[in-house]
This record gives sequence, structure tokens and C-alpha cells, in this order.
Amino acid sequence: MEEFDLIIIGSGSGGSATANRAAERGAKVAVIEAGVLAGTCVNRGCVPKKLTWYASRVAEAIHRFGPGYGFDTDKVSFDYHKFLESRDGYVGRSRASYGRNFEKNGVYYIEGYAQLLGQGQVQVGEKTYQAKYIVLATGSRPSELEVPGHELLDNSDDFFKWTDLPQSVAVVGAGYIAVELSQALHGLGVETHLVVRHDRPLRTFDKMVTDELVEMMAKNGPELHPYTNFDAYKQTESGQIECYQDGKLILTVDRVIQAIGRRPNTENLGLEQTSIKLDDKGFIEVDENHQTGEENVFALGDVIHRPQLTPVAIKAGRSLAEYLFNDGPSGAMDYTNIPTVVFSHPTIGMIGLTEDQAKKEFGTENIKVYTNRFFSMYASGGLDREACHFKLVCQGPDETVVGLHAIGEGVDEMIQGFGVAMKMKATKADFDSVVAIHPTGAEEFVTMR
Ligand SMILES: Cc1cc2nc3c(=O)[nH]c(=O)nc-3n(C[C@H](O)[C@H](O)[C@H](O)COP(=O)(O)OP(=O)(O)OC[C@H]3O[C@@H](n4cnc5c(N)ncnc54)[C@H](O)[C@@H]3O)c2cc1C
Ligand SMILES: NC(=O)c1ccc[n+]([C@@H]2O[C@H](COP(=O)([O-])OP(=O)(O)OC[C@H]3O[C@@H](n4cnc5c(N)ncnc54)[C@H](O)[C@@H]3O)[C@@H](O)[C@H]2O)c1
Repeated sequence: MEEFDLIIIGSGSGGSATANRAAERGAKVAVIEAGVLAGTCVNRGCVPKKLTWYASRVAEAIHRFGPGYGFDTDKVSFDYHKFLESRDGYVGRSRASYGRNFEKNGVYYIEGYAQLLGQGQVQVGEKTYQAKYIVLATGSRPSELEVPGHELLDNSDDFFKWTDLPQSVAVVGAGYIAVELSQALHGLGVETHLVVRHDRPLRTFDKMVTDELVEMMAKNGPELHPYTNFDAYKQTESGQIECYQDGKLILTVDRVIQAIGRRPNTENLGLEQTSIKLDDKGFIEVDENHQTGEENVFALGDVIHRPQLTPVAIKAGRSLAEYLFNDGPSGAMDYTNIPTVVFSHPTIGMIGLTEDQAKKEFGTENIKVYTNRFFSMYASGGLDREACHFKLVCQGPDETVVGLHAIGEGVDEMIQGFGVAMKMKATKADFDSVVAIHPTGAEEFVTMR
């Protein structure tokens, strides 16, 4: 039986980061992958999504703002197949770089479905491997609606396999994926409907941001259907999909994408051979060191109940590898103040607590809020108007910045550095002490009054 210091199940963001760092520290490492090398982010997540977002940004620059900047955009056409060639080429090159990194670091790559046998053993097909440590980085997959006609619906994995763009789409869901895909599709000229059960999408974000998002979508974006919960879908003779609520036909569209969250991949993993436990949502339970109920088995990334983000999985993996193979102080990572961006039009960014969360945690009287709303110079130059709205949530007499929220042009590339400042517990006075960069949107964060 072949033996390793570390076996990792899953070659996605978390698994690969753990493997490479552990191998760099001298460990003999194997990664087992049942699907495609490099997992969700590269093949059916962040990477093809961001390229689709870029394509719709280009469309927006041409059609919405181009004429204002003096461009004649009448004869511009868009070939989705050509875009897919470049998008999928990029994805292929990214995937290949994962393979090259494994080779460079001497990581063994094993193709097949892995199951735990207990006592450090992992089975893949007919073969059994032994490891001192095992990391479960099996990720997640799209959740599915359980209503009549659900088999007619696509999810984000299916979207990335589309070979053409339909005329009309309904996107059901209110999270990151629903907002991003609906806005990208709208930008590419598809009649798009965003269907949410409550009043607005992104309800876990600061209300200022989502108020602005809803207003902007009404002017330029997918059509929002608030308080809508389709409970049945039917196919018409021409292949369209009818969406019903309480027996009433609400919408007929070419395709429906469901984007209602993601489920952890824990089935048939052999967990019953171990003392590994799942929480009430089905995620693998871990302690702060990412250790499961089994002493030598760890779990990280989307399969545990933490923010489902690529850099989160990567950081957890690297911390764990340092802990196991470089005398690192612990396998823990700090899950607070994680900067996050929604690639909508325009982009949304947040770090830390929303205003409501901060008031709840520290008491309303201990929170001071600064906001600034202005119009994007880029949009105005294109003879259109688009608001940018920024907020700092400050706590205590020192006004430590505990929340930063923004919607507007360029926010995606703006907030990473503020994440560093917030980790260092920067105060409003620290922000104010910085000289602004002019003319930018970012300067508003250091000039708020
Ligand atoms: C559409 C979309 C867009 C996204 N955009 C962003 C973004 O912009 N920014 C961001 O930070 N995050 C984004 N995410 C989230 C991000 O992709 C995930 O958080 C990240 O990929 C999780 O990494 P992971 O290593 O935990 O799992 P994964 O990348 O899912 O990897 C898990 C791997 O394990 C394999 N596996 C599962 N079970 C077994 C088994 N028993 N044996 C062998 N192999 C197995 C799977 O085949 C898979 O390859 C997006 C996700 C989606 C779906
Ligand atoms: N830009 C990014 O960083 C990015 C982009 C895409 C995805 N992601 C990650 O992937 C995760 C999964 O994305 P997601 O958008 O699928 O999930 P999500 O958790 O962000 O949102 C799921 C949404 O679906 C809604 N919902 C749940 N059940 C529903 C139902 N039956 N009908 C209608 N709506 C329902 C929920 O209210 C929620 O708003 C995200 O949480 C995020 O961590 C990140």
C-alpha cells in the first residue's frame, strides 16, 4: 500500500493550495480528484464568471457609454462563440497551470473518487492508500429546487456549458451568483429577470448598498421580481419554460437558472467509517484548527460552514499546511474582516460588519456612520449617470472602522487595501490622515465627513 504524509481529497482552490504548500515544506503529498483538475473556481466559478463579467463590461462600455465618449457604436456586433473560445481557452490555461504546479512541487495526482476507510486509509477504485494526515477539500455543488418541473432548470454549472445565448432568461435566487449572472446576461443583451423571494437581492449586505442596487437595476439592469417564489415550471411546445406561482403563469422565458446556494460534497465519502460529524446544514464540523472529529483528518473550503470564497479556502489550506509540516502555531485562520466583492454592474464590495450588525453587536450609541454618494465620473463622461455610494461604520470613541461598504464604478479593485487597514484596526482618523488620490472614487474613503 502506497504511503503519504498527506492525502488531500479534492484538487480545487483549497486542496491545491494545501498540497503545494505542504509539498514545499517537504511532505510527500497526494491529491485525489474525481472530476476535473482545479475544481469549481477555475472550471465553473470565479474564472469563467469573471470573464463573462468582463465581456458584459465591454458591451456596456461600447453601447452605454461609448457614444458619450464620441464613439460611433452602430456597427458593433458580438459573437458569443468567439467569446466562448477565448473564455474557455483561458480556463484551460489556468487549469494546466495547476497541473504544472503539482509537477514542480512533486505532488502526486490521482484520478478517481476517494472514500475514507478509517485509520488513515483512503480507497480509490481498487487501490488503497495510507496517510499520516488527510484533508477533505471536496467543495460544494449547486443546490436544486424541489418543485414540479425542476428538471427543466439550469444551474451555474449548466450556464458555463451553454453554447449560445437565449433571448430571455429568468434567474431565481438572491445571492452572489444570481446577481452576477443576471447582470452579466443583461449586459450581453439578453432579456433577463431576477426573481427573489423577498424585497431585494443580497439581503446579507448593507442596506445602503442594496437600496442603491435595486434603484440602479430599475434604471439599467435585469427586471427585478420581488416577493416572487415560483412553485412550478412547465415546458411549452416551442421549448420555452413557463414559471408559475400559486397556479398563475408569471413569466415565460427561454431558460431558467436556479442560483439558490450550494451544498457541501459529503456523500459517499466514507464518513460513516469515522467519527467525523456533519452540522445541521450538512457541512463537515471542524474546530478552529480545521480538525474534524477524527484526529488526523482535517476539512476546509466549501465543505465546511465558512464563507464559500476561493481565497478563504486557499488561506485555510496554507495555514493548515504550515501547521502540519512547518511547526506552524496553529491550523487556524482569522475569518473576520474578509473583503468580498459581488461582480455586479457596478460592483459591490464589503468588509466587516453591516451598519445593522455593528449596532446590534456594539449598541447603536457606540456606532457612528459616515456615507458619501456621488456620481461616477466615468459614467458621466459617457453622458449617463451612475451613483457610487460608500459607507464607513465606526465603533467606539476611537471610531475604529468595523465596516466598509461600497457600490460603484471600480469598487472591485478598490477595497483590498482597506482590508489591510481594517485588520490593523485603523480608525476614522487614520483614514483621514491619508492624502487622497485624485480624481478617483477611492478618494472618498479618506475624505468622508
Ligand atoms: C459561479 C460561481 C462563481 C464564483 N465566483 C467566485 C468569486 O468571484 N470569488 C470567490 O472568491 N469565490 C467565488 N466562487 C466560490 C469559489 O469557487 C469556491 O468557494 C471555491 O472554489 C471552493 O474551493 P474548494 O477547494 O473548497 O472546492 P472546489 O473548488 O469545489 O473543489 C472540490 C473538488 O473536490 C472534488 N471531489 C469532491 N468529492 C470528491 C471525492 N470523494 N473524491 C475525489 N474528489 C472529490 C470535486 O470534483 C472538486 O474538483 C464562485 C463559485 C461559483 C459556483
Ligand atoms: N463574487 C464572489 O465572490 C462570488 C461569486 C459567486 C459565488 N460566490 C460564493 O458562492 C456561494 C454560493 O452562491 P449562491 O449565489 O448560490 O448562494 P448564496 O448563499 O450567496 O445565495 C443563495 C440565495 O438563494 C436564496 N434562496 C435560497 N433558497 C431559495 C429558494 N428556494 N428560492 C429562491 N431563492 C432561494 C437565498 O435567499 C440566498 O439569497 C456564495 O455564498 C459565495 O460565497 C462568491
